[in-house]
Amino acid sequence: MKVVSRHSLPLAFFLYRADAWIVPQLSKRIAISSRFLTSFYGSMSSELPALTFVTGNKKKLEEVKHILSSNGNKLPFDVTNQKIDLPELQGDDPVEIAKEKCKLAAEQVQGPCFTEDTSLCFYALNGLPGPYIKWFLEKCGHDGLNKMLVGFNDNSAYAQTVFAFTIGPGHPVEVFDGRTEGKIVPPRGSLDFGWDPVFEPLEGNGKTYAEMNKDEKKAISHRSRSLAKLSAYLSENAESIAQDLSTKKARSS
Ligand SMILES: O=P(O)(O)OP(=O)(O)OP(=O)(O)OC[C@H]1O[C@@H](n2cnc3c(O)ncnc32)[C@H](O)[C@@H]1O
Ligand SMILES: [Mg+2]
Repeated sequence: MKVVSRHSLPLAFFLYRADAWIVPQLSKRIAISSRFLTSFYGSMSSELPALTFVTGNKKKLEEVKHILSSNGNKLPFDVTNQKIDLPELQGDDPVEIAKEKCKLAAEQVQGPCFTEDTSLCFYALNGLPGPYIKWFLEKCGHDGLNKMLVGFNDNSAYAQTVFAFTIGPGHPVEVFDGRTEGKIVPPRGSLDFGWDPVFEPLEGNGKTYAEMNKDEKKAISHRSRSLAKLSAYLSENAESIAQDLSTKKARSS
């Protein structure tokens, strides 16, 4: 015997109506979203808005390209590069320095851009050289960096990169901090990039950055960690950023 519950008829009617309502609503949403993406991203496959990475340092650029070329780090925008030696700002707050650097870069490129500022901070020296590392390295070299810690029992340090992003001059700047803990050691490995030979990360199995290959450094580096946060921000906010850029473009034309 077939049992038909007293709810079956209303339920069937509800499902029929729901189907009639939900399907058109869903297709309407899909149409809106694809119209949105097409209008802001052009043909989806090309014409993504381009962001400019501004740096005067070719080794940084190499690492950023390498990090962005790996699968998990794809950005929803094209990235171009401009080699501009921005003035080295002073101050002991890496976040403020990174923000100011990005504002200066935006003035130069007159468009959406990102920059990064990198510090090497010694715990025994309350964070110095920090953002001044470029000058300490240039004037004192790898041995000098080690000698600065003679007399202290503590050679621990951290490497820090702060990426900063803005959609253009006069717009807010977002910052993203990435750090790697380690210690300062006598130089070992390739002399290719800055203070890499004297920084031995805690997660590096006893190698200095300079003794690692590109992938080993990428897996634990201050730069990768900061860039991962920038990538996540850009992915989460892709639609609104594209919309702001489009509005800005329309206003200026
Ligand atoms: O144009 P920008 O991007 O400012 O490039 P820069 O070389 O001036 O870079 P910073 O102002 O951030 O100064 C950081 C210093 O630390 C060095 N450096 C940056 N990242 C490094 C890394 O991952 N390993 C070793 N040295 C690094 C770099 O060569 C500089 O001497
Ligand atoms: Mg600099």
